[in-house]
Amino acid sequence: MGNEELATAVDVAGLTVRRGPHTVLDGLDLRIPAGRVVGLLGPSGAGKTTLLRAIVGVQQVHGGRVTVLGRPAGAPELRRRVGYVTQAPSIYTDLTVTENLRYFATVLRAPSDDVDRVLDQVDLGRYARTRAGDLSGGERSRVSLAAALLGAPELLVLDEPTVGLDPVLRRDLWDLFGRLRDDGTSLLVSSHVMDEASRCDRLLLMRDGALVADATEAELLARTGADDVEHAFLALVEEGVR
Ligand SMILES: Nc1ncnc2c1ncn2[C@@H]1O[C@H](COP(=O)(O)OP(=O)(O)OP(=O)(O)O)[C@@H](O)[C@H]1O
Repeated sequence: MGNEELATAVDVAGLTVRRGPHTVLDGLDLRIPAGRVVGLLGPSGAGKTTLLRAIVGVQQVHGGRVTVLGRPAGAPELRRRVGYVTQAPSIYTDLTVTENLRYFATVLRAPSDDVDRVLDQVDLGRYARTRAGDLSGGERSRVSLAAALLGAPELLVLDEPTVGLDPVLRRDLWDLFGRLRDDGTSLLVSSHVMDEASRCDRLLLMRDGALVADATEAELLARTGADDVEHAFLALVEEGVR
């Protein structure tokens, strides 16, 4: 799938981020095409969350530029155009699922009938009146995802959305990401599970705060001669240290 002809959702140039004593990202450059599911893959500690935080504008940065949908990351007008789901579900456990979503819809000034639409999208309709605190971890993350879908943002930034989900729910979620992409949404999805690569249109492989590859799965496999992305990643890392 070509990259060049697509509009740009996110442009990162020379991004440097320090967290505590560590320089987590050191002059990172990358471009995320619009209208695609882009997987941000890399081992724990690679800097995925830090990059996502910089893209949604909640990370203090020490150098470089992050442009999102043509605006500087964090610009107030991006609040409704970008949906972000953190690793830990950020919902009110003492409210029902519907109450949570109504609250977030009000904050985002999303239409009130959006609550039913997003509940349906994440297949949580039957839990509409359940207190969020009584849901399983996977169900809570889907409520967080539903909240991010309110107002139909143009870009969805999802930090490890499939962690802790059973294989059926993981498949359903990836199917949903595909449908959102088909409707024109841009998605950036992080994961440390390399086998999720096959569900992405493009892959950004990260290690130690640097980009190891920016390619499609097919390009990666062809370039390295590996059978799967995990082995392709290892081959690229070894190539880099040689
Ligand atoms: N609040 C913080 N203060 C200092 N260092 C931090 C902080 N948060 C993260 N780091 C460091 O930044 C580096 C990158 O962390 P980050 O969370 O971005 O990685 P990640 O790829 O998202 O990992 P994971 O998959 O485990 O979430 C790690 O070395 C981590 O120890």
